[in-house]
Amino acid sequence: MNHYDVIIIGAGPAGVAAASALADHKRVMVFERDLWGGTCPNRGCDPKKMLYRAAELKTATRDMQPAGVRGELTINWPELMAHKRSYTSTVPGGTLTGLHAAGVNTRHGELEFFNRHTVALAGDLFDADDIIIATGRKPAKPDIPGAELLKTSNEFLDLDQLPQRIAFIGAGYVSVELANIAAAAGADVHIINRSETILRGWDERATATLKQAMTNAHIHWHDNIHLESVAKSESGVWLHGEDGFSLNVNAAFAATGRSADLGIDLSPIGLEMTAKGLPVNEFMQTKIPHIYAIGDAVDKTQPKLTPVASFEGRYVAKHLLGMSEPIAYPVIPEIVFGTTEIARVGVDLQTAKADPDRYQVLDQDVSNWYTYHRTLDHTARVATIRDRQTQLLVGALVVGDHAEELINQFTLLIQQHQAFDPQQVLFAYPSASSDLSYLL
Ligand SMILES: Cc1cc2nc3c(=O)[nH]c(=O)nc-3n(C[C@H](O)[C@H](O)[C@H](O)COP(=O)(O)OP(=O)(O)OC[C@H]3O[C@@H](n4cnc5c(N)ncnc54)[C@H](O)[C@@H]3O)c2cc1C
Ligand SMILES: NC(=O)c1ccc[n+]([C@@H]2O[C@H](COP(=O)([O-])OP(=O)(O)OC[C@H]3O[C@@H](n4cnc5c(N)ncnc54)[C@H](O)[C@@H]3O)[C@@H](O)[C@H]2O)c1
Repeated sequence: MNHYDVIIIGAGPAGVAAASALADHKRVMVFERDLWGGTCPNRGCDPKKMLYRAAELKTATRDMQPAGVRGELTINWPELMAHKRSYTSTVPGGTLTGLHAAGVNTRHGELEFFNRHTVALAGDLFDADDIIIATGRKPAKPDIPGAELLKTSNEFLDLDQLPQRIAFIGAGYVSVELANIAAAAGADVHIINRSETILRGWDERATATLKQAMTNAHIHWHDNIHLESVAKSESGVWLHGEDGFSLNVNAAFAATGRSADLGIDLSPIGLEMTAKGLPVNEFMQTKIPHIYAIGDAVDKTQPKLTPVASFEGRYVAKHLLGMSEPIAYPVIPEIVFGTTEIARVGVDLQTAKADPDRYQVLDQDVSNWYTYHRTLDHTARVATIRDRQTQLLVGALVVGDHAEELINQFTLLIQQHQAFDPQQVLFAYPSASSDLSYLL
């Protein structure tokens, strides 16, 4: 029997953050069954945004045509993929080296629970005082005949060649981000959406702007389509839906959400998952107090994002080292890297508009402002929300170029409860941040 203070299952952003924060104080063992580093740097945020860079240039080039920019920008997929791999190929090794340098022990492979303190891997037993489950989520496929023929974001982000005609099933984050990349790189892209809504829960005007931008980029929408089956075709797959819908594509990708199914039998320890993951209390403990869950594997209301996963990893480390306060999340910014960017943080715009006594909303079409006139971005819009009583910023929504820069500025102001005094701060000019005094 090998004894550790803490066993961590899963080496994604959540597990690695916990391991790094514990390494100096506890004897830690991390188990990973696939790629060290987890989804975000291997098959999620980071590779996606490397491919997105080429798509951004394509959109910018198209936008600037009225300003005399000519010529069709073309993307060589194998070379773009090689660029992506020049980063992702370093991730598993780099993560492992980092863990070892910090003094963390690691094992690779499929483990099983032996009892509430012990896991088994390849015939060896490992026990610990505390266990942290940080197993993330994996792509889910719709429950229809032929679903095994569908690929997922994992395969898309590592395609050697870009198929000519592609379908994405679903209209959430993965679909809108990957469809944009595929269309920019020259594929004929179709989105099969079971409603007319995209990115459910986001501001409808913002998602309508994004949807239009995608249509302008020649992405085809098939709204209100209930897919019934997938079948092999000579050149790829047939997608069949209700009311005689059928579409033949070279490859179809399920982007219908992610499943937190651990792939580990939890019955030996008496834990159960909901459809959204493992329930935890305000200390990230499961119903077995020495077994914690963090990151995407948790059933929670917070968005399942990398900074949230890492925050929870650091929190649990502090809790194990003696801190007794419950977890208190900072405000969580979200961003969609689509054909135009949309980002939000804090109080939701719809909530704010419904409560004018409490919130003051400044919702501006900024597409004719210098910053966006310069780049001919017709989608640009910024809404900020202040608390009427304190006059402090409590929420924001940004559409268009520079959304990632502005949303982080707004996040800082909200988190630090800071009043913004344009008389006292100078921003480099011209820049999106130098518009801040007119946005608040
Ligand atoms: C296409 C895509 C794009 C995304 N883009 C963004 C973005 O732009 N910004 C953002 O913030 N978030 C983004 N995300 C979400 C982000 O990737 C996740 O929120 C984040 O990776 C969660 O971290 P985690 O550590 O909880 O889980 P993961 O990163 O999924 O890591 C879990 C690890 O546990 C391992 N594991 C699972 N089961 C076992 C087991 N039984 N034994 C051992 N190991 C196991 C897995 O192999 C994996 O390595 C994206 C996700 C996807 C799919
Ligand atoms: N920029 C980012 O931060 C980013 C990017 C990508 C992924 N992510 C993370 O990954 C998660 C998963 O993204 P996602 O796009 O796979 O999920 P999602 O929940 O965002 O969207 C799923 C989509 O699939 C549809 N759908 C679900 N089941 C279906 C079915 N059976 N048939 C047809 N359509 C169906 C839904 O209506 C929805 O449109 C996100 O929630 C987020 O946590 C974040």
